[in-house]
Amino acid sequence: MIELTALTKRYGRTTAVDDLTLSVRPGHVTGFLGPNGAGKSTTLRMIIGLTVPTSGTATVDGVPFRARPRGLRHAGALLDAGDVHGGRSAVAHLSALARSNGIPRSRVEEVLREVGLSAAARRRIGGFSLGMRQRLGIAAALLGDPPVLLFDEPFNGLDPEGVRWVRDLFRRLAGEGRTVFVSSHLMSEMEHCADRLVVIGRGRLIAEQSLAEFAAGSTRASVTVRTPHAARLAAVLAAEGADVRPAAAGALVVTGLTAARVGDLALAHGIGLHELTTRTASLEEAFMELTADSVEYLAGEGTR
Ligand SMILES: Nc1ncnc2c1ncn2[C@@H]1O[C@H](COP(=O)(O)OP(=O)(O)OP(=O)(O)O)[C@@H](O)[C@H]1O
Repeated sequence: MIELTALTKRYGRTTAVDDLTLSVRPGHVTGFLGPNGAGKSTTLRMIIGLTVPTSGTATVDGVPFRARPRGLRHAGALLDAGDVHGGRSAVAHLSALARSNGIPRSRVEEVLREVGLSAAARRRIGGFSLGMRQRLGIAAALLGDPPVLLFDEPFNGLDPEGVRWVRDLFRRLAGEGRTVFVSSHLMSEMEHCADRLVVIGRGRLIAEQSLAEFAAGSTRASVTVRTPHAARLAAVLAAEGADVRPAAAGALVVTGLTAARVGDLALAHGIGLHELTTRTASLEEAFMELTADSVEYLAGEGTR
């Protein structure tokens, strides 16, 4: 269990993490979502004791992580896969971590096998691809067989097979009763593996709920309708209180009415339809809508 209480981090005038209070429970994969610069990495670094909070607390199973002498047995983290000594081999890197955390040497071969790096175990890390570095970072997180695991953007650099493997791994770890907290700025990466979500923007908590609650609460359906008499139909639908917007190739996108009602109204006014489709907003769209106010840099900003 990870518990954050009024956790805050300021860098000069920038508040990277702003009064964050939440808990991340065992037995779940919890997605930690937010746009670039939302404060995800800073939060994860405070949980693992690499960054000191300005105020507030972060505990792992009731204790601040830095108070644990053999930390890797309590929490494992993949924070920055590039942050390893390139001249070392994977075995040497993991062996050093095992030694300083009182972890048996036999775990090194075990985790290398688990992440599929056994064949590359004695090669220099400097020659590893980004995907291999991610796998090595995951091996390091798993080394101490900890009950709490943190992963910062673990899908970066992975091919589709790697993405599937990581998702399955996270679900298995949660199934074993561990706390699995995974940051990402893409909902699409999370919707197939997380069952709970924490969403932040500009350092503040925006949502903390199950994926099912998020999906139920924020996906709006719209109806796409196509007719040679778009202007007439638009007027009919607007009179019924619908929001009607023109879309590509002469179509109308209607919200506030069901497809059945749109069809019935068109028939009642003698307007022939060439298309009538219901479309549910994707979770990615819902997430973008939720965090729109906290996006740090908008594409095209300043060019208008
Ligand atoms: N060491 C630092 N010194 C100054 N500002 C920092 C430092 N670390 C982070 N920040 C700022 O704090 C804010 C949050 O950054 P953070 O890296 O935690 O966000 P993030 O959600 O992980 O973003 P990303 O998805 O881009 O990694 C940003 O505005 C960032 O510029």
